[in-house]
Amino acid sequence: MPLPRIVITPGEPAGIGPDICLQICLKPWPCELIFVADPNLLARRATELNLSIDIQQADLRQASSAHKPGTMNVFPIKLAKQEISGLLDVSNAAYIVETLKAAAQLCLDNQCQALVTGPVQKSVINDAHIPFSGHTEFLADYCGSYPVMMLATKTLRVALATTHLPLSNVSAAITPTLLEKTITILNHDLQRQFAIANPRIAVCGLNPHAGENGHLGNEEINTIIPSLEKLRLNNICLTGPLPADTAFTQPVLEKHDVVLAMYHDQGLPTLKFSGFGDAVNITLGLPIIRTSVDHGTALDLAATGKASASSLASALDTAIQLAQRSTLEQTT
Ligand SMILES: NC(=O)c1ccc[n+]([C@@H]2O[C@H](COP(=O)([O-])OP(=O)(O)OC[C@H]3O[C@@H](n4cnc5c(N)ncnc54)[C@H](O)[C@@H]3O)[C@@H](O)[C@H]2O)c1
Ligand SMILES: N[C@H](C(=O)O)[C@H](O)COP(=O)(O)O
Repeated sequence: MPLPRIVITPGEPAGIGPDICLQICLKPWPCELIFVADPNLLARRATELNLSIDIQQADLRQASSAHKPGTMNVFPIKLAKQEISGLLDVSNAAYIVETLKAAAQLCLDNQCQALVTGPVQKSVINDAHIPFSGHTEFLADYCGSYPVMMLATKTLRVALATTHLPLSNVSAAITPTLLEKTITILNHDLQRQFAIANPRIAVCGLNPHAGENGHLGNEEINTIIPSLEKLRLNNICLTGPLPADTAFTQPVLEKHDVVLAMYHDQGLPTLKFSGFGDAVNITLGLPIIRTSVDHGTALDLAATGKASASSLASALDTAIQLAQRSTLEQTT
């Protein structure tokens, strides 16, 4: 099987993305790594961190070869303005978006087999008047598909019905169409990408105690229960709606492959409590493989040498596994 070629975007240039990308280049990997970034930024950060890395221009015409520790292959895109570690600069927002588009395109063109993203600061991109709610939504728009965000540790998977949405908009967003699309993609991609034959999906309610039979909210009775009943007719294995406060207890988790939360902060605090620093963010529903770190830009740690690259390493491990499974599927 050819070695996968994985494209990585370091994300916000003032954050820890460049630091953790440099760190993972020190290790061997069973894939080729291509970084879409400004090579001068990476060279400056390597100097600040006192890391010796040979930064070269990527050559995508050659067959892929295993990553050599201490090297970094870069698909170059120039920053608009030299970064200052730890300090956001709106002038570089368009650069961040350009790196994402170029990296996604390399995957769509089949030149790379998976995309791994470093952290971006959503606010600075919006401050530059570029609407951006997250990589998940951006990549779905770019690829013309519907995304499902799922984060995973070694022991827990949590998917989200709604992603980067103000809390006041969540109830209206939970519609039968949204639940049917989300659950169908979740079921399909857990089968296809994760080789789980019949995924067992625990679905949270929206309200306290899943609405307490309509006494604490009606979204369960009006929308969630009928949607789950309809989806069960397609042989999707669904439990719920479960009260979210006990959906993450051991007896429930051991009977399920994934928990579907209705909104970002219903699902992710538990996931990050269980494994912040080693978890992986995976976008389902895309025509490309995309994984990401579980943390943000940590501006306070940029260029200090204190940023941990463990989540990026987990995201890369997952991307390699998913790319290998996909290649195997295509060749058999
Ligand atoms: N994948 C992504 O692009 C992604 C993910 C989460 C948050 N964000 C964005 O990042 C920005 C900052 O978010 P935040 O402050 O809520 O979260 P954060 O993850 O940047 O920081 C939370 C805390 O964790 C620490 N931390 C984060 N990553 C670390 C690492 N690798 N090693 C050691 N310590 C680490 C930080 O120093 C901070 O104390 C926001 O704009 C947010 O939207 C982006
Ligand atoms: N919701 C993610 C988290 O909390 O880790 C994070 O904001 C990144 O999302 P994107 O991958 O869509 O940028």
